[in-house]
Amino acid sequence: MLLDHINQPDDLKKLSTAELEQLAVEIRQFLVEKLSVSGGHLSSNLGIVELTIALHALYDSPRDKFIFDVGHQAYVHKILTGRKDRFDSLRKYKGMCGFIKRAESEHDVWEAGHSSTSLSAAMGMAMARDLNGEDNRVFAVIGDGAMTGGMALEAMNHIGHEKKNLTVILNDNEMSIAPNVGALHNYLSKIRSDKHYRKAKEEVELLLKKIPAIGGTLAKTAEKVKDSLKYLLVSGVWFEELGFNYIGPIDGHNLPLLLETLKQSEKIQGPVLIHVITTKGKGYSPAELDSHKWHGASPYKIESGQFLKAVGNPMYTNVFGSTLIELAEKDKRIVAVTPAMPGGSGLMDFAARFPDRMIDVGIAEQHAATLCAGMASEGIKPVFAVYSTFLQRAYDQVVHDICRPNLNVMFAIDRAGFVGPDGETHQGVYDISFLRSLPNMVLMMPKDENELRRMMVTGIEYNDGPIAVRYARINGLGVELDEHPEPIEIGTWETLTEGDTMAVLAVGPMNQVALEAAEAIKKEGINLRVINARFIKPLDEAMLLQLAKEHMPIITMEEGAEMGGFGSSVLEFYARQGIDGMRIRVMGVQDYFVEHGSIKEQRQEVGLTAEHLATQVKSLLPRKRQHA
Ligand SMILES: Cc1ncc(C[n+]2csc(CCOP(=O)(O)OP(=O)(O)O)c2C)c(N)n1
Ligand SMILES: CC(=O)[C@@H](O)[C@H](O)COP(=O)(O)O
Ligand SMILES: [Mg+2]
Repeated sequence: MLLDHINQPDDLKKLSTAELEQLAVEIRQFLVEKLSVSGGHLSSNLGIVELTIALHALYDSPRDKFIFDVGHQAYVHKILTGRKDRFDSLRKYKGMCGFIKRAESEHDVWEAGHSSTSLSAAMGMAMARDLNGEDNRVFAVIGDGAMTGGMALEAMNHIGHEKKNLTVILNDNEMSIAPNVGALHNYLSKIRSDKHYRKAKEEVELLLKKIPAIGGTLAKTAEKVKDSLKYLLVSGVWFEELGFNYIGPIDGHNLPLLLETLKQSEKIQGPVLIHVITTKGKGYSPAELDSHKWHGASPYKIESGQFLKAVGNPMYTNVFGSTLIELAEKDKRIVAVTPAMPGGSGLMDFAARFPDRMIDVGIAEQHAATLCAGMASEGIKPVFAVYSTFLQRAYDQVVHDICRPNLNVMFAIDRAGFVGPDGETHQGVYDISFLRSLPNMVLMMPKDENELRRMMVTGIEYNDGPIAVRYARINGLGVELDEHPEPIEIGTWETLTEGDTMAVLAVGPMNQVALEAAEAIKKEGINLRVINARFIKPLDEAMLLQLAKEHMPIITMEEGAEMGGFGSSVLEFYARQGIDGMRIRVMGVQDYFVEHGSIKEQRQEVGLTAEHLATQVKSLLPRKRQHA
């Protein structure tokens, strides 16, 4: 196998084009086999095999910079840069990261996980190169989905203006995670699909060349004719108008053509955009047939394409989706908005039931947030369905367009807490900190999936401004679901066990952990009062004052950053009240980025476990009792 002899990119330079094509076959086979065991972002990587080989065969990484947007499609890059032997640990605890990771390799020059950052990074590296007097090449590989992200368009605007030498390779497979959406997508489809459109380009350019060079006003008219004809017929003109030299569309699986096109592009001064057409899932028919399902693949049987365990969204996501349908049947104000995650956010059934009330804006969280604000200002009840980590992209819009004007936007924040294999770029552990400090914001988290339903009713009925319910990327407890869930009074917590030794204020799934600990240490005569702190904001101040009155030691538990989190708000409350002498411990995620692994391993690593809680409890006991 040729792949056995590929340990560094230079090994590619010894291969003929035919051998490179054979290598592509072997890499596809490798990916399908390895990911059948590990799972991972299969379809995106199958679509970018030839492109990644071409880049490493022609250029000198890491001197020449390859920047992969999102980075979920960089497995081929990892195979070619000496990491093929690490794929058994892909996305595993302390194993190889599923995204680009600088600490893993000198060839990983730009880390991501969130989309649409590659063009800005590429421009930064190109400007640095010129300032440093270097002459290396810079390539940004960006998908058609990521190209719909606002940052990408901001960067295009700048790149096209500065005219720096860099190459953008638009990997167009018509898919985001779900089918791509938007006007840019439609434009790319037109370029991609209209044979006449593309054939005309050669004829137009031939014709334009035949117009004799003439002087005077006729020359100016001829130029205008050339430009308007070009505008009408030449593909990629939008990119050209933005200052790019557009090349394409070309077949992104045709290795000789890719090599030739890249070589030709080297002669062009200024920014180049090469538009390659690929198939997401290429080479593995189940993934080609349904690249949405195979975007984030679970382990599977290669022959049948059957996943080894039932796939689908976590239970909380499904309960969110089904409950929203119930509520929308009765409340016509309800509209769901998703930034390119209809599947992951559990909105596919909602979209089927209410096609006009499920809005996928593409990878555009900032636009999604202010779109919701605009709708809410006119009496709609928008439900912004967004992963915690991706909500970070829209922070100013949440502050400036929603909270300040106090608009009735409901946030359904999925993947709140640890997310497992996606790791540090995707952990949903900062939204408590960045939302609770916002005036007018109400923030809640359910202890189980039935309480999620109650919180959704609460959120829809609440009309006094923004309200957010956050829920985890886990399956719930399998509790019975109320057929007619009742709303919850804003700012009220729930006492789950009547202990008198110490109180544990637990957020969301931490209630289950606290109950486990309470059960375990009861036999030692320690009675924990487990309180479901289901409103992160506003706090249940009456409950906090009562605990102070009882001189009850308190431990707070949240699967979120300790810095500025729920526990901090409890400390602040007592300080603001001038109540001293409270004995309080905060348990959350310490001040560092928690890497990939399972959610269980991530909780273990930061100490969000029943065992560690029990230890914390004992450390807070009065000394005489600590050794009893
Ligand atoms: C800011 C942000 N929003 C959403 C996502 C989730 N996400 C990951 S990959 C992806 C689709 C990317 O599509 P594309 O760029 O076309 O890459 P492909 O998988 O098709 O190769 C999305 C929406 C993300 N990573 N970052
Ligand atoms: C790469 C990316 O950002 C998405 O594919 C993300 O991994 C989806 O996460 P879930 O698997 O939790 O839907
Ligand atoms: Mg795509």
